[in-house]
Amino acid sequence: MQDKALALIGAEVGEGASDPGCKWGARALRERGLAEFLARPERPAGWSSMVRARSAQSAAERLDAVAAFSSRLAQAVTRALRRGDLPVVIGGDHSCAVGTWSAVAQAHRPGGPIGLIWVDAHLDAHTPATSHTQAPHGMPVAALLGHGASALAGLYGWLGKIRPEHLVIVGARSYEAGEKALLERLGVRIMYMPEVQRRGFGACMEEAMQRVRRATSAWGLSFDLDALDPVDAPGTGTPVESGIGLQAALDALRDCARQPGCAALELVEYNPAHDVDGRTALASFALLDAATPSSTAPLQRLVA
Ligand SMILES: NC(=[NH2+])NCCC[C@H](N)C(=O)O
Ligand SMILES: [Mn+2]
Repeated sequence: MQDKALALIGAEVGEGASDPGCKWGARALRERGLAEFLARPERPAGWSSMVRARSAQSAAERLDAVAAFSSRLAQAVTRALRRGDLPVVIGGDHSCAVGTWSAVAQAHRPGGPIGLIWVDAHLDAHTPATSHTQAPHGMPVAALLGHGASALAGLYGWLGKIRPEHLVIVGARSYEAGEKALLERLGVRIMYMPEVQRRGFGACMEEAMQRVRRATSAWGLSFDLDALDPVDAPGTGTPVESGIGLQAALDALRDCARQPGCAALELVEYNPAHDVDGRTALASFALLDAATPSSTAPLQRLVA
């Protein structure tokens, strides 16, 4: 099997977050050599685009900036999909998920709906009516489900890029009542952190993979680094105690991009200003490396 080339796409957006430092997350990982680290002779990896949001101040401006950014990011993702590459979107704050998954849903629409695994400490399912912060990175899940700000939810002129039964959220441990109520009303499967601790992240991810592949044409993974324990990934703007251990995440993500139907990956919320000894950058490298193996085994690579 020929592996798809990895099209790294930098989502330079921090306007969606209360702390905008993650705007420079993709650039920092690029400068550290992420593409070179992931590239294999038989499976190229390279930066195909860097998309930058315009800066914004007030809540209304920030929502506008994120909406304009989303459609430009969606175009970059669409180009990668058309080339037959695997888009790997590197955030940036989590509002970039609106652009990424709207593009994937639009591209796969003729074949059927897409599934999405959302690994995150948060639910990110606010609408402007329920959000206490008005931060757009707390809203992408609602937008993808077709709720809330129409500037985000209505990309490509249709609502409901992800159906509730095709979405699984894993690792949630910090959320507000309004977003939880929306997801529960819609029947979204949420694996809160106590369940992840009880069953193990690996078992949870296996169930999540099965769910997102059921009756869908493709599926993807959106991984927020704040899902990890802050000890392993301190470099995020909204860290939450008692998260997923890095080793467990690496084990569970191994080979994930080679599972049938995997359409795109996304890794978000790396905030270099908060990193400690490059620990979160290293975690990002390791997670992406685990998730995107090439078909050639390491040993074969050595003797080749
Ligand atoms: N993608 C994230 N880190 N989201 C954090 C959201 C935090 C909080 N629930 C809010 O809406 O402001
Ligand atoms: Mn998030």
